[in-house]
Amino acid sequence: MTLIEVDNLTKRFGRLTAIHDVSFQVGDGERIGLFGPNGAGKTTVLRILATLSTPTSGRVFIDGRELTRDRAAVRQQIGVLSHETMLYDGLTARENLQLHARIHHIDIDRCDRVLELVGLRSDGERDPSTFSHGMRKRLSLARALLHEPAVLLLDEPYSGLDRRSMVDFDQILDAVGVGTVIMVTHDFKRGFDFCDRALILDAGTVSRDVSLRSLTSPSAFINQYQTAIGLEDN
Ligand SMILES: Nc1ncnc2c1ncn2[C@@H]1O[C@H](COP(=O)(O)OP(=O)(O)OP(=O)(O)O)[C@@H](O)[C@H]1O
Repeated sequence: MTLIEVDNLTKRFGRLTAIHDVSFQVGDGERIGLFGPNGAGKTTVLRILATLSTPTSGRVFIDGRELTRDRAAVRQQIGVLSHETMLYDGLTARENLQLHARIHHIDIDRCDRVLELVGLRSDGERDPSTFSHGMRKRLSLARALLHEPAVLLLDEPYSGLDRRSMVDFDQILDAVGVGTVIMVTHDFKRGFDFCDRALILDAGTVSRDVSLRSLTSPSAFINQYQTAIGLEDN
C-alpha cells in the first residue's frame, strides 16, 4: 500500500531551483534513504514532507491527505528529527518531553515510555545540556516518537555519532518499530544496512531509484551512486 505520494514537487528560492519535478512513492513500512551530493535538494524534500517548507508547485499526499491542505492531520502522522536537536536546556530531559506532550495533547505517561525506548529512563532528571551528543540525539528522537507517528523523517541522523552510537540508534529504530522511514544521509554503509530503497538526487531531480535489497554490498550501491551523479570510477 502506498503511504506517501510525492507528485512533481518543485521548490524555488528566488531564482534558484532547489528541486525540480521530484516524484516518488513510498509504501507503508518502507525505509527510504535520500542520497546525493551537497546541494542536491535532499533536505529541501525532507523539509517539505515535514511541513516545514511549502512547495512552489507539486503535491504531497500522506495516507491520502494532501499536505498543504491538511497540515494539522499530516503532522499527527509524522515525527521529525532534524539537524537542530530543538531541546530546551534548563528543563530536564523528562520535562522537555512533558512540555511537548502538553502542547500537543499527548498522554503524559508516554514520556517515560519513550525515555525507556531510547535508553534514557535513568537520565530523565538530567538537564540535556549535560548530555553527550549521542544522548541529545536520542532525546530528540524520543520527542519525535512521543505521538507514535506512522512516518519518521530523519535528517542526517548519524552525523556526529561514533560507530557504537550509530548502531545503538539503528537498534532503537528497530525496537520502536516505526514502519515508514525517510532518512537523508551521506553514510552509505549505514544507509545501505538500514534502508530498503535509495533515491539518489542530483541537481534537484531524482537521478535513480535503487532497490537496496537487491544489492549484495554497500560497494555495489556506491557504484550505482557514482554513475547516478556522473562520477567516473578511478
Ligand atoms: N532557505 C533557502 N534559501 C535559499 N536557498 C536555499 C534554501 N534552502 C536550500 N537552499 C538551496 O537549495 C539547494 C538545495 O539545498 P538542500 O539543503 O536541499 O541540499 P542537500 O542535498 O540537503 O545538501 P547537503 O547534503 O549539503 O545538506 C542548495 O543550492 C541550497 O543552497
